[in-house]
Amino acid sequence: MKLTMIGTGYVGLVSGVCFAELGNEVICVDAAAHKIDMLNAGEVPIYEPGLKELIASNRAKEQLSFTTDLNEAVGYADIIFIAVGTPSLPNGEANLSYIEQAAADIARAMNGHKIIVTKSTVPVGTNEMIRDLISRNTSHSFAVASVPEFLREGTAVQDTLAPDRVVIGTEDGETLRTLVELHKRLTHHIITTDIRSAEMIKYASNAFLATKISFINEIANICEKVGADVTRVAEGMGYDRRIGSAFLKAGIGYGGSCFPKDTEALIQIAGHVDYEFKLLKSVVEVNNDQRFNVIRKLKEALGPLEGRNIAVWGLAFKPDTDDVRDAPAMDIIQSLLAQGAHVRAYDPIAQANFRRELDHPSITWAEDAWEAAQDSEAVCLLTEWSEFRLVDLNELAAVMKDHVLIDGRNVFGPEQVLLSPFRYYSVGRPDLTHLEQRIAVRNG
Ligand SMILES: NC(=O)c1ccc[n+]([C@@H]2O[C@H](COP(=O)([O-])OP(=O)(O)OC[C@H]3O[C@@H](n4cnc5c(N)ncnc54)[C@H](O)[C@@H]3O)[C@@H](O)[C@H]2O)c1
Ligand SMILES: O=c1ccn([C@@H]2O[C@H](COP(=O)(O)OP(=O)(O)O[C@H]3O[C@H](CO)[C@@H](O)[C@H](O)[C@H]3O)[C@@H](O)[C@H]2O)c(=O)[nH]1
Repeated sequence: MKLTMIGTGYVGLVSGVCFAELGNEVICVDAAAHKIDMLNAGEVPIYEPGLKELIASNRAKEQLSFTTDLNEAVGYADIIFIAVGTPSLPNGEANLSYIEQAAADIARAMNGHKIIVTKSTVPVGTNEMIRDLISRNTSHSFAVASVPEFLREGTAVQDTLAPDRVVIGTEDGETLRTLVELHKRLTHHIITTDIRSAEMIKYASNAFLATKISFINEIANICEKVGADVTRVAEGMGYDRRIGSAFLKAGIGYGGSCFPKDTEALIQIAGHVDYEFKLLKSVVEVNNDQRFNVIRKLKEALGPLEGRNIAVWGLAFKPDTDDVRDAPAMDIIQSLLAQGAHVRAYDPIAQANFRRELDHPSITWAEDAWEAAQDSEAVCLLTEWSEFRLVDLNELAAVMKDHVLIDGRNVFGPEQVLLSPFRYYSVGRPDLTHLEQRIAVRNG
């Protein structure tokens, strides 16, 4: 099939490339000329494992091309996907201005019947708004559909080529048949529904996953006080198939471009119909506080942070991405700076993006994890990049001035910590800070 993807961000680029990989002919269009220039030069504007190779092979097969010319792109295809951003407005609602712009642009460029599919995460009712907006601006026939995207950054290619399910919301029978045909090679789990339910499935899924994370983080906070180990608790819970083991990793809370904005947006969607989503409000509140446990633990270990050298390992909101949108590291580093600490920051991939968002004379940007740790009094591990797991803690201690390790992602095990000189703080696990407890753990 001939497809157009509007927006070449994390969703549009990955989806467009994967549809090309399946044998479709795809044009990706973006308003940002620098992104299209990069793509046409064989470079990739985002870091996503496996993507660069797929782009190269599909461009070579002439299945995939990139343009800023929306007229050309819309004229070319029968199916137009909208994959532009829907960031938060200051009040938490989704900002639909990019969606409106894309819809208006599509309407003006239409040259015949089109299927217009929204992949962006949009509040319930948005596809109806898109339909109204387009019908006011074109005389051509068209149908709309909501096909929300569930990929995760860092595993976006595999999530797109082998999704758990595809949700197709449309009220038009012919459109449904075409979209099922397009997606049927990806999964047997194709859920067909009305548009409003499809829009809601996306928000409900993200809100539920966010709830799991805040839930386990609160269990972790209690574990710390009662001397239980949240990793064992999560394991024991996860074997119950009704609960499942996924998304029960305690840590410093969720970040990224989706959970924070989509939970806030769903609270607003509910509010607009006079419903107070109390549970989700608490999920957000718990999450907003969880990241500051890093600061509390640092202060417990070091006292006032003024003048201290603190290494921060990991700036991306999760490993295997360069995305720093709503990364917990942003709030944590700002708090460290506000308290007069010197920050030595390192991330293997996301450092340049982070630095563009937050730079400060008291931040030293390190070339590697060791340079960040050099002469520091504490290391705070905020993103579980695999290279951090390989660090020998005794070698790490040797380059540091003092030996505090705040492990925000439970990367290190007691056996590594016990044989090191670190005062070690993790999330929801027994305190290994004091010697008596260390000996007790070591003895069994
Ligand atoms: N990032 C994810 O992991 C993810 C996963 C599932 C769903 N989503 C949802 O998908 C949508 C896109 O997210 P993203 O992370 O890919 O966003 P993004 O910010 O990375 O990319 C959006 C792109 O759209 C382009 N754009 C905006 N308006 C345009 C227009 N009128 N014409 C052409 N291009 C235009 C921008 O220049 C940008 O390159 C959002 O609604 C998001 O909530 C994101
Ligand atoms: O057990 C867990 C799992 C995740 N996280 C954190 O949760 C955030 C989000 O992680 P993840 O869901 O893996 O990444 P995203 O790329 O944000 O993907 C989410 O958001 C996307 C955008 O809507 C959806 O498409 C995906 O299905 C949904 O998983 C990150 O900060 C993780 O560190 C935890 O703290 N504990």
